[in-house]
Amino acid sequence: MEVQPLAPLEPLAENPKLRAQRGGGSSNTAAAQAQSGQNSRRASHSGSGRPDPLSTITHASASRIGPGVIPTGLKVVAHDQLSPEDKAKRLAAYAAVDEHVKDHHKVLGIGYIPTGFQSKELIVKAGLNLGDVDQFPTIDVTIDGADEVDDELNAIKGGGACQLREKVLAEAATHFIIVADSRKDSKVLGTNWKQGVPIEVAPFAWAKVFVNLQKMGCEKPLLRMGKMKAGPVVTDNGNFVIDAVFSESYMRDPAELLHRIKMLTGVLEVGLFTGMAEAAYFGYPDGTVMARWQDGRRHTVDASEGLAIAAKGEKV
Ligand SMILES: O=C[C@H](O)[C@H](O)[C@H](O)COP(=O)(O)O
Repeated sequence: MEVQPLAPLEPLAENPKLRAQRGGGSSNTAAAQAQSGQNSRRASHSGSGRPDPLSTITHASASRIGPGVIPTGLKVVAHDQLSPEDKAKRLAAYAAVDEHVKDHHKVLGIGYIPTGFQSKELIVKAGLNLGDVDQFPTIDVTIDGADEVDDELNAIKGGGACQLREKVLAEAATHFIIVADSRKDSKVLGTNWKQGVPIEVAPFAWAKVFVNLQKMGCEKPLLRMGKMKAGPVVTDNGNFVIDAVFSESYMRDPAELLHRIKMLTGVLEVGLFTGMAEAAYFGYPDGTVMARWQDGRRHTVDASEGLAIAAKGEKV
C-alpha cells in the first residue's frame, strides 16, 4: 500500500464576525494577513513603522497568548492596575516583540496565560487568527514566559502545567525568546523557583515515575493537586504533573537531568528547556529591560515606548 505523506492542515478561517467588523476583506489565513500587513485595529507599535505583531500575526498554538497584553474582553488591562511584576513582564514582552518580530514573520507562538483553554478564548476575543502547531509546524518566533532562567538561558517552565505544549512550540520555532520579570533571572535553576521541575506524566504511570524519581535522588516528588477542584491537576493533554526538587548539583547540569528524566517510561515531557532560547528579556521594577543572549551578550533596552503604549491601556 502506498503511504501518502501528511500535509499540514489548512489554517483556520478567520472569525467572520471580526472580518465583518473590519469591513470585509478576503484574508482568511494568518499568512495572508501578515503578508498584506493589514491591521486596521491597532497602530504601529514601534517607531519602526512595523505593524504591531500582537494584533496582526496569527497565534500558532492553543497554548498561550499575548506577551505583555492581557486582554479582558476586548480591553487591555491598564498598566497601573498590574502588579509590579506584571508591569515589568509587560515591558519585557514589548521589548522582545520589538526586537524579534520582523515584517516577514507570519506565524507566532505567543504565551502567558496559564492554560491552553484560556488562551484560545483570549485569542478569539482579541480578534487574532487562531491556529495550532499541527497547522503551522514551523513557527517564525515563539515568545513565552518562564519560571526561572539560568546563566546559559536554560529555563524551568510548567508552573502553569503547560510544559508539553510550550516545548513543542518552542522547538517548532526558528527563534524562541523568553520574557520574564527580573525575579526569574538566576545563575542556577532552582535558586528562586523552589517548586521543582514540572514533569508531565501519563496518569496511569505516575506512581511508577514517582518511585523512579525517588531513586534518582528526588526526596519528595509531589503530584500536583488542583486548587479549585479535588484531585490532581490535569493538563491540557489529559496528563498529570509531578513537581520534583533536585539538588543543586543536578540543577547545574539541566541538560543531563532532562535527559535522565525523559528516559523514564511514562514521562511525556519535562519542564526543563535547555539550549532552546536565543534570548531572554527581563523587566525590572524601575521600568528598564535587560536582554541576555545565548552567546553571553547582554544589553539594556529602552522600554519607554512600550511603557507609553502600555500606560494607555489601549484596546486590542
Ligand atoms: O506552564 C506555564 C508556563 O511555563 C509559564 O510560562 C511559566 O509558568 C511562567 O508563567 P508566568 O510568566 O505567568 O509567571
